[in-house]
Amino acid sequence: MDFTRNLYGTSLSLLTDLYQLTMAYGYWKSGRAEQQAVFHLYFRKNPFEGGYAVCAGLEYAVHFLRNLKFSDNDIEYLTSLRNAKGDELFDLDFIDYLRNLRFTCNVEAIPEGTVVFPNEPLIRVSGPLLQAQLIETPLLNFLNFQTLIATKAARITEAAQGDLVMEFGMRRAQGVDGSLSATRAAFIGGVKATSNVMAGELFDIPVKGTHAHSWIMAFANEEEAFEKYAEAFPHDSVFLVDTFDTLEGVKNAIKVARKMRESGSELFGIRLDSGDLAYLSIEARKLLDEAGFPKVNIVASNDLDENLIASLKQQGAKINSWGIGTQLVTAFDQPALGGVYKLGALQDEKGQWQYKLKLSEQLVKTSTPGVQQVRRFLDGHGKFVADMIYNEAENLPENLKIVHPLDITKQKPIAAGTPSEDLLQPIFKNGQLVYCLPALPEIQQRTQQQLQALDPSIRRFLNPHTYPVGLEATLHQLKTDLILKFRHLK
Ligand SMILES: Nc1ncnc2c1ncn2[C@@H]1O[C@H](COP(=O)(O)OP(=O)(O)OP(=O)(O)O)[C@@H](O)[C@H]1O
Ligand SMILES: O=P(O)(O)OC[C@H]1O[C@H](OP(=O)(O)OP(=O)(O)O)[C@H](O)[C@@H]1O
Ligand SMILES: O=C(O)c1cccnc1
Repeated sequence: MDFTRNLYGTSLSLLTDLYQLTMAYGYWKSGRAEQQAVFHLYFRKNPFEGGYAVCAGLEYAVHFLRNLKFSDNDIEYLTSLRNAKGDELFDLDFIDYLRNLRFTCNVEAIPEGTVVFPNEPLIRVSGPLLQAQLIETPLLNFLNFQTLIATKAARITEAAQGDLVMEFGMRRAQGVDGSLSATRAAFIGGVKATSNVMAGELFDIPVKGTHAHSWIMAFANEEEAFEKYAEAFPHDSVFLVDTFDTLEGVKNAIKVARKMRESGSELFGIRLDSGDLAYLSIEARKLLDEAGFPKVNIVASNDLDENLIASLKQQGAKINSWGIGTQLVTAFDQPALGGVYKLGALQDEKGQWQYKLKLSEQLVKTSTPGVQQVRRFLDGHGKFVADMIYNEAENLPENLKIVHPLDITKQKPIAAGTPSEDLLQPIFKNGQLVYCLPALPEIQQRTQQQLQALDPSIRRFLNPHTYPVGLEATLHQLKTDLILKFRHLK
């Protein structure tokens, strides 16, 4: 389903920074609009001090690009803009150009749910300079946020070791789409259900939940509150037991669970939302087991993240379901992924690629030239061993070698015949969608398979190993030559 259209009406084409439109105007005015260009979207550092990221957000990008067309309303607004002198900001001829603009670029992208690393192009856009530039900001908006949240979710579900993880974050999320797209990305990362009903409807994600403290407070006592909830939901009740005293709450839950059993239903679970979750879950488990309720689930919530879950597991907590809100949907410890979109090449009048590079004092911020593709090498068991960024516009040498992007002394030869796959897949050809969007559960499954192919030393939270990603040696040389040229050293 095209949820962007469903949510925001017919056009998201103004969802961009003004400077994309002023540059577009400038390119149009100077006759450069149609010059062929290649841009790459990539990030420079794994989020959360981790060893990997999980790519997400492509489906939003696809819907956005498919619908890229300035509507009458968009045109009216752009016509109304004024420059500092009070005149129209854009020529009416340019406004007409925008009115008739149709997306004609080629887009290649790494499928959602793929494990990705710094410097790898997640999306490559090639086509008319004006168009390829115009879409920078929305692409970054979709990919940066959803990749960040999918990665956080992957970490949280890894810590939960197969337990059910539910996303409870809407109330603390950054606005409307900050909750909806976070829920989608959390599902990609491994979360199995959400409390967010609109996300359930839009993305077909299972919806689940318990009840709030106010439910207990609305009745004369806790036991009556549990009873009434069980009457309404005899098969799905999860009682929140910590409103007054957690272990007394568990005892009340057991009383009601006994009555439920007499009338033919079973209590589904209890939820702990405060106090020492390790101690309380162990004690609650004992009480439930002794009373003959070994199957009653114990759900925990309260500002949890992957580190707290790992710690609770280590403490022997008897929690088997996790409700995770704030820390997940806001990516609390790192609220943004610093993905960027950089020009890699421009075609000259003869149709030759001119490679482009942005210099920086910091080598990490110096962009990579070329028409980039990512090749992932695998061992005999399908485990990932190294990724190579290479320039698709030039022939590859026979003997492949990857060079660390920031340290030329770190080099890795790739043995001939090493199994490999190229990660960037065709998405649009000349503006036509050629990619079949996978269903969300398929993307979630892909994430799990990808994570299994990654060495645990790269997945661990504390000081993870660095997965080898390098520039193919001739691309590294091209980049070095350009740096030297721009520094007037060559
Ligand atoms: N055994 C534990 N080990 C480490 N952290 C824990 C443990 N139990 C709970 N926590 C975490 O400690 C933090 C503080 O929890 P605590 O219940 O003491 O305070 P609170 O959130 O202010 O309580 P309340 O919700 O009653 O206001 C929460 O993030 C919680 O998840
Ligand atoms: O803690 P999170 O991971 O964000 O999960 C969502 C939280 O939302 C609810 O709390 P509520 O809004 O009632 O606030 P409170 O429990 O902090 O008082 C629920 O009881 C969780 O604690
Ligand atoms: O269903 C729940 O238990 C829930 C939903 C949202 C936030 N906190 C808890």
